[in-house]
Amino acid sequence: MASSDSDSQRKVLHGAAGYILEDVPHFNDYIANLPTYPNPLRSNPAYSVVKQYFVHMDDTVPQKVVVHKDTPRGVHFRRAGPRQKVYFKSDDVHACIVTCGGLCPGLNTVIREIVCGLSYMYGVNKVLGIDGGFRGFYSKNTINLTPKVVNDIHKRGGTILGTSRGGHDTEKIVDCIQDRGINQVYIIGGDGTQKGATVIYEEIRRRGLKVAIVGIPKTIDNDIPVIDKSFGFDTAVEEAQRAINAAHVESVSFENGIGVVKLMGRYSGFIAMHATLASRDVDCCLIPESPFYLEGKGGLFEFIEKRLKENGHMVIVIAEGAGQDLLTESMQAMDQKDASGNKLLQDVGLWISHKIKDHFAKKGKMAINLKYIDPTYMIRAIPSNASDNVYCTLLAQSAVHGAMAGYTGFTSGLVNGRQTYIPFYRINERQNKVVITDRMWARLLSSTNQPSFMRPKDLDEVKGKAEQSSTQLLVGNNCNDVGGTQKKEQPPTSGNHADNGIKTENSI
Ligand SMILES: Nc1ncnc2c1ncn2[C@@H]1O[C@H](COP(=O)(O)OP(=O)(O)O)[C@@H](O)[C@H]1O
Ligand SMILES: O=P(O)(O)OC[C@H]1O[C@](O)(COP(=O)(O)O)[C@@H](O)[C@@H]1O
Ligand SMILES: [Mg+2]
Repeated sequence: MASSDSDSQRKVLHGAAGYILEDVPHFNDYIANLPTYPNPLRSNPAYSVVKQYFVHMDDTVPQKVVVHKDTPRGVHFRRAGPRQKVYFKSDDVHACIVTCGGLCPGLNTVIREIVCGLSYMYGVNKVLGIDGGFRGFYSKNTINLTPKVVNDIHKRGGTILGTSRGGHDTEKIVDCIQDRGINQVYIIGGDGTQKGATVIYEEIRRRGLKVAIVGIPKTIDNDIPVIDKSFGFDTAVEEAQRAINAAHVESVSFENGIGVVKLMGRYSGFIAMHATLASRDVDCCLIPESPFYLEGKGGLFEFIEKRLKENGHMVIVIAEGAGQDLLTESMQAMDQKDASGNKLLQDVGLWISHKIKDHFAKKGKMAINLKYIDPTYMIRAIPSNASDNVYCTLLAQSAVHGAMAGYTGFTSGLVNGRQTYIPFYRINERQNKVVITDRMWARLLSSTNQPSFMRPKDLDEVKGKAEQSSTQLLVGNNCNDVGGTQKKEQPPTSGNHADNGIKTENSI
């Protein structure tokens, strides 16, 4: 993102022993003399018995929990939860909810829990659903959301509100918010959506409106940084097991059987990595962060031949963004984008299946039986599992508490197992990627026993970047570069060897 108003409005507080709080904006930052009210939860029988129910104003959560004896305390985020005082009277709240981007298990649970949280905890009755993503603000009718309407929606996949890509028109969206008298906006979506939420927040602030803009991170790819993981991710990994099992059954039932499974992951291979680690039936996992090649010594074909000779069958899991550089080399480059500006990827699963078949069709090679399974939309269209449902509930309730307490311009997110409020700029600054020099990828390699498929020059490059980035991380830990000069993300270059995902933080 280009430098914006919020860059100069970052709230970074420094404390003793290198403590840093990357705080989120509050109405008080740009509106003077706002009245406050006692939190209605004080007299709620469910909460009044809870000891220390209200979050202390000094409670913060560290971004890094692994520390050394002499390292500074580092970056912290504001702990989420209810505050003693709120900035809205229940009757004055007019909230709305919008879902944007691709589907993800748990969207309906988040919608349900925002509506129920506002109603049951804060006595708020005016909640609107925006139909069909950002463009729904100015081009569609709204839906009245009550606890009754949303009662059992968590049992359904998708989003009852509908979603879309593109259509983000900041002026029109903020005009609509203003015209309708909406004062809390809950925006559920991925990296693109959170950027959209940021510009809405900036325009709201520019107009001096008392409107809370709250993001709830949604991404099946787990590509949002800072947070431990995104909701729906566990459900997706679980569902992917069914496709991997099917590929395994097919492959063991035929001589030299090969099962190829494509999983989602545009720039981040988390689903493929975790589905592989969970399954134990996968012989080879290919992700966008780890370059590979097909022909010659140490290449994929050599490994397939070896595995088939050893075991007589094999399963390959490939993330949709893996090997895109190879595809563009061998196919005519397509530079198409979706309505949000995301690059449209070519079907790597189909491509690799053809390549493997062509290779083994050559004279003197063994005959193979290859089955290609593409469950990508199946794994994101299902309802969330039990643990994701709990996670969605916490995210939604935290978002509601934050908005009621007058915070704005933040994303509700789990950091080291605690609910926090994260400033938008931290969410937007980079994509979360699998770090292939980290232990998790090493665990995967040792579980599948696959080679790293890296040419010596790729390996040197990756190692070099890892060393460089660990130095950068140390600088980041010392926090000399937070609060103003932290590097902005480069445009994604999927499959590019120079973009091996070395600089990320959360690896689940
Ligand atoms: N840089 C941006 N500024 C404003 N709006 C954006 C930006 N990037 C994406 N959006 C909007 O956010 C919405 C969702 O983005 P998209 O990339 O499709 O999905 P996701 O949020 O899941 O990553 C779309 O309506 C898109 O127009
Ligand atoms: O075909 P669609 O609906 O554009 O979705 C495909 C994309 O959506 C995703 O599932 C998730 O992307 P977002 O969360 O950024 O929307 C990607 O893995 C995939 O490339
Ligand atoms: Mg996205």
